[in-house]
Amino acid sequence: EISTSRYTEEFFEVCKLGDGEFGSAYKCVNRLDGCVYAIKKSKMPIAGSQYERTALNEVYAHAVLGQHRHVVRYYSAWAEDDHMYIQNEFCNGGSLSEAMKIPVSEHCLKQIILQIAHGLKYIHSKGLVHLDIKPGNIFVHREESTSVESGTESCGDDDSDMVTLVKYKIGDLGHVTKVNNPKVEEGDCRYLPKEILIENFSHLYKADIFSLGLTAFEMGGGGPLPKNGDLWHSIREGNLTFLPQYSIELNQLLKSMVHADPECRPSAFALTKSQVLCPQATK
Ligand SMILES: Cn1cc(CCO)c2c3c(c(-c4ccccc4Cl)cc21)C(=O)NC3=O
Repeated sequence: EISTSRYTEEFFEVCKLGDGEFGSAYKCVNRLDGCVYAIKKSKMPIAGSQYERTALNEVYAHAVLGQHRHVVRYYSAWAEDDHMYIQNEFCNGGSLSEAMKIPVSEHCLKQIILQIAHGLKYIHSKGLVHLDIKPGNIFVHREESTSVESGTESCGDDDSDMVTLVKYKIGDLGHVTKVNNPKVEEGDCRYLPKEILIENFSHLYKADIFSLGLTAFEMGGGGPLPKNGDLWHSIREGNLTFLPQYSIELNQLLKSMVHADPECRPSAFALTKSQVLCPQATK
């Protein structure tokens, strides 16, 4: 009988979302539940190759990580006609690499750092590290909600009753590895700290903090980031240009996140409690 394809049987392909070394991602509607998903289709990796390890890493990581509001949710993965498919939550706002074209406000930059720090705190709490945090792997999801649901006050007439909540989510778990016996597959060198490139894996959690720091610095207009050379080394010696459109305290926080000494960088947990990111009413 003609070989049936789960992809075409179960999904309607709306449009291509993008290409990468990872393969191609598509926006799809599931014919049964009517929901929209992002499905990545990639060539079946050669057995025993690094690509196979990366592909398996990704599915294992999603299985362990389950569900978190700041990690892109995984639904299913399967293999057919020499391709691998992974079905993930669709985030409707693009990735931060598209959002980078316009410099973000201080509030927005703090939200990105705070929300991704919550996602990293969750990943790190499972003894895992992401190792490829960068604008292209952070997806934006905007959802309308009535002010009642979101707990904000409304001024009565219903259409102003809607508020738009912006959520940032960590995606692409292809480089995730365990902290204790890591098989490090390096991510994008523009966002990696020096210690990883000299194969010092003693502070892997803090490598994600470094990458989040440079991601935020770039979103704040500090980029484009070098892949190598003198500027690459200068940044890793702790020289981050001051971003004048942001407060001194936010600039200092970014500097601490990309500190040359990983032990001087704040943990994901510390970031979620940072007075700079979520100023608590003074007690
Ligand atoms: C290129 N591209 C664009 C998007 C939509 C952003 O508004 C996208 C998504 C994903 C992925 C993705 C990344 C890595 C692995 C698997 C997937 Cl489905 C890629 C995506 C993903 O997992 N969820 C997405 O929304």
